[in-house]
Amino acid sequence: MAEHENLVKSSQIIIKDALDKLGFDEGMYELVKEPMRLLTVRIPVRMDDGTVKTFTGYRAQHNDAVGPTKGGVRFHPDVDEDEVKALSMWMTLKCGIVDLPYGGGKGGIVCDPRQMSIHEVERLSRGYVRAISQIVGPTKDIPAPDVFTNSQIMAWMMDEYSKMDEFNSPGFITGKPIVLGGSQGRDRSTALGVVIAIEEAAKRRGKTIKDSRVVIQGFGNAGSFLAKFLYDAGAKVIAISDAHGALHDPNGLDIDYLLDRRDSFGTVTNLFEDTITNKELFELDCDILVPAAISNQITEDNAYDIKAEIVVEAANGPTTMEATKILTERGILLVPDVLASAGGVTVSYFEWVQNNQGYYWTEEEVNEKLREKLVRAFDNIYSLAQTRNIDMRLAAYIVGIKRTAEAARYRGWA
Ligand SMILES: NC(=O)C1=CN([C@@H]2O[C@H](COP(=O)(O)OP(=O)(O)OC[C@H]3O[C@@H](n4cnc5c(N)ncnc54)[C@H](O)[C@@H]3O)[C@@H](O)[C@H]2O)C=CC1
Ligand SMILES: O=C(O)CCC(=O)C(=O)O
Repeated sequence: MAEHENLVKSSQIIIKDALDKLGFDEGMYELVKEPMRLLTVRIPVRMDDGTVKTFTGYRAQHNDAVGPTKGGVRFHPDVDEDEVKALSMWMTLKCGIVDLPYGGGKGGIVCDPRQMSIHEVERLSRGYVRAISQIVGPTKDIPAPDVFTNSQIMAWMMDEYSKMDEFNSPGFITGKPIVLGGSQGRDRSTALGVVIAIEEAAKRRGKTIKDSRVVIQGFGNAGSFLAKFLYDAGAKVIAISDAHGALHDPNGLDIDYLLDRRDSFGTVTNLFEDTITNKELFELDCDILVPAAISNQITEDNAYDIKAEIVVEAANGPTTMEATKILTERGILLVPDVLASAGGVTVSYFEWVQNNQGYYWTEEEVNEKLREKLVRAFDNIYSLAQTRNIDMRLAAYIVGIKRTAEAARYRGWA
């Protein structure tokens, strides 16, 4: 099986189950089982040494029955067509769960920005926007940051689009720097959403964040802000990791120190000799485990070794379908990605609303609105899982796909 084929296949199985439970027919499943549009582009980039290198990029638009599509752009060597397709399907579910007027989209470029100069990354970012320009735009499909992309890259992409559009178009993309129309709180929003999901999950298990032992895989945008929030709330963050390895201290790591030392790609463990592997990280004795890096990390091979009582997915697709079953049977409360990581797109929506109205909110207003949406979404999904005796992922898919399916039916698409 191609590296990410399982992500699409398992999502299709759960979407089918969710549609059956909602009473939709086979025609609806045929409509939503794949993205409606997938564009593959080849982007020639002049490298600093004068040669031209051609990169492959994708933009998938899952379904725009509800409204324009929305979702991040990932720069990573492992990006492939299946990964982008699955990620766009999950964006539809996230937007449905937190009730945003969007369908799901996602993009990616096969590249390793850690090996490129900043000028090469800028030329690649601008080239990508030119290549996908016909299918994106503030009322069509709105990109945002994801793995190894950040506010600077969003700024270059916005600038390139604005030049082509001949207007200043801040609503083309979200996750921008504040001075270019970015929203207060967007940089921390994915992590804050995960904190809210952890608080709600802990409450259901009679626990609190304070004094909990937490393990986090990934120390980038999602993982590092999350570690900081939890550390400040009195949790013991006993392990964190990046692509090179993991740091573990059963007495709790000094997160402020690690934040000072990490680089812009969320790498810090390379500065230490005493490390463990990402595989060992998942088996550590802890109360709360948060995968916040890449997909396919909790599988049949390690699901029985997980000691945490609560697993909250900040990353997209970190747990396979088989592992979801094992964790649920073992009584572990698993909060799925499409709910736990919806804070980022929620504040991206707030950013787009602020861009459209040209009036900007304070960080307190943004965070309050974010909390309201996520607590409501958690309550809905948790209650559905309890009343129907199903796992949280299936419950989240039922809530997430319902609005797109209803909108598609009204439009006469299925
Ligand atoms: N940035 C956002 O707003 C959102 C991000 N997410 C998801 O959260 C996850 C992390 O994204 P960001 O923090 O934004 O990315 P980032 O690029 O800021 O950080 C990625 C982190 O993952 C680590 N990593 C990369 N490859 C790895 C590997 N093979 N093994 C272990 N660690 C590895 C990196 O070292 C880094 O610490 C992704 O799954 C992303 O899709 C989900 C919702 C929104
Ligand atoms: O902020 C956004 O629009 C999208 C965030 C994203 O890509 C994700 O939730 O996976």
